[in-house]
Amino acid sequence: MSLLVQFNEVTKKYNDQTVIDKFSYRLKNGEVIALLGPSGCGKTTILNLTAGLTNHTAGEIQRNTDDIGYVFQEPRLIPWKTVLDNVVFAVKSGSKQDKLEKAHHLLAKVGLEKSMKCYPKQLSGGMRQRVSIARALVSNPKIILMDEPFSALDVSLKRELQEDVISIIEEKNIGIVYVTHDPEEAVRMADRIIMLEDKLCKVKREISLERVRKKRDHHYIQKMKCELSECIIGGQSRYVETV
Ligand SMILES: Nc1ncnc2c1ncn2[C@@H]1O[C@H](COP(=O)(O)OP(=O)(O)OP(=O)(O)O)[C@@H](O)[C@H]1O
Repeated sequence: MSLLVQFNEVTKKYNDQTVIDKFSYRLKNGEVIALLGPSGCGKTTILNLTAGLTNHTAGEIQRNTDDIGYVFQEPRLIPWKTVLDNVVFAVKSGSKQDKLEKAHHLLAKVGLEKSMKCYPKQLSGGMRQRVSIARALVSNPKIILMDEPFSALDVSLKRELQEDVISIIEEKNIGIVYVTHDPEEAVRMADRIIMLEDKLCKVKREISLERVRKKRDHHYIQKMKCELSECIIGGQSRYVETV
């Protein structure tokens, strides 16, 4: 597996306020990392630093690709373009026909084949989020950053889309950094979960999960989910490596 991103003791300040203090992590291709932590602890800031959307104040960020897709917390669609055109717009290369085919394929994958001609304002929050996911995936990025991508979806659609995203990840071998507040979602989606303290993005606990077992083993998922929930509630600080 090759290295996509590495943070070495990265610090981020907004004005004089430190929001991230000496945070380190690395992402390889084919790996899904979930960032789990309380509101305001700095998860989105880590994504923005990873994407290069904001500058760090100290430490070192090594980014081996600029080919990055981002699913923002609030979908940022172009209001005057249709759903289809919003996705086509993100395809970087190929003929017009190729671009259309790729966009159709992804929109069908996220269950929006009937809404391709709609404009963003005609969609529900969950539908807009699905367009955003299709748009991030369509350009075949090497890294995808997802900021609570399923928070606006109902439970069954959430589960369906999680499965779709997992199959796309496995097919394309991309690296994903994924922000969520939901322990079960973190367990289902991630190979590695980084749990953060409520301030400064200090790592509270890091867990590696067994991807193969997760596929079939419902008890394993529930066990890991309970462990995570306990850690969130108990506020214990310990490191467990389960692989
Ligand atoms: N552009 C900015 N200017 C000043 N402060 C900011 C800016 N962006 C974020 N912050 C501050 O940085 C801290 C971390 O914010 P961030 O959005 O990264 O947290 P988060 O963990 O993603 O929160 P949530 O789970 O609620 O989305 C917060 O205190 C926030 O107010």
